[in-house]
Amino acid sequence: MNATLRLGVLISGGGTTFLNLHEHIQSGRLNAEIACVVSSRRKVAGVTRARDLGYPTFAVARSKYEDDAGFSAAITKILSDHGAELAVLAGFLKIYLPSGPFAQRCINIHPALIPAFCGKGFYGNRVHQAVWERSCKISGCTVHLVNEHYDEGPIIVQKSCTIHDQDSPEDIRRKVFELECEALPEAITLFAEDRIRFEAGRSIISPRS
Ligand SMILES: Nc1nc2c(c(=O)[nH]1)N[C@@H](CN(C=O)c1ccc(C(=O)N[C@@H](CCC(=O)O)C(=O)O)cc1)CN2
Ligand SMILES: NCC(=O)N[C@@H]1O[C@H](COP(=O)([O-])[O-])[C@@H](O)[C@H]1O
Repeated sequence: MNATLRLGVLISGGGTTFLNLHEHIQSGRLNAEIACVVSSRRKVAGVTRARDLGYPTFAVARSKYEDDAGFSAAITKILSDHGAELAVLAGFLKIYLPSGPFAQRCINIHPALIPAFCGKGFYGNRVHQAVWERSCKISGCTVHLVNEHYDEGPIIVQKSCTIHDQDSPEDIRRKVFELECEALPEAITLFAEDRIRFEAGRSIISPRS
């Protein structure tokens, strides 16, 4: 049995993905605990939800720092001070540069099938709107390791869904979010069970022993 993995969860908005992790942990479907929550915005529903649930919750504004490095260092300190072992970007909308213990232990969930519809400007409903405008027949979500660029780290888990011609961007969002709710706990479990390593920019996943 692996020890419970301590997560540092980074958010910027409603915290729906954070809540999904909380629910997975509470129901025993995910062997992890939330060590702290860090938000890039102070007045968002995610902060209220995290505080109401009793998690140590912090707001760190990008505007208070000169560059991404300073901003990221402030976040890394909070994560380290709370004993986080894996940083999880869960709807986090700023560049975070993982360093120290988080250099290869920071993941992001993106609501599209990377390398499509990703990078700067692609976040939240903008992604689903763009997928709809191209009349894509499939979409999905991607969990990847975080490197210094938006959405470019090695892919860890992807899940896809069919899009029907009558689906609206909101329908796509709903379908993709359902996939996200499974994909992120799955990826976290790979870290918790020590079944993932990174080599030459690729992820290598070993089967459950
Ligand atoms: N170093 C990394 N940082 C972040 C990554 C990453 O892969 N490497 N992923 C993003 C999450 N992301 C999508 O998954 C994403 C988030 C936001 C943006 C974006 O264009 N942001 C806007 C600012 C929006 C705002 O503050 O309201 C911008 O940069 O102008 C793109 C992709 C998290 N960080
Ligand atoms: N590019 C990153 C991105 O678009 N992330 C999206 O934000 C959602 C959570 O937002 P919320 O915390 O506002 O509910 C995540 O589930 C993901 O789809």
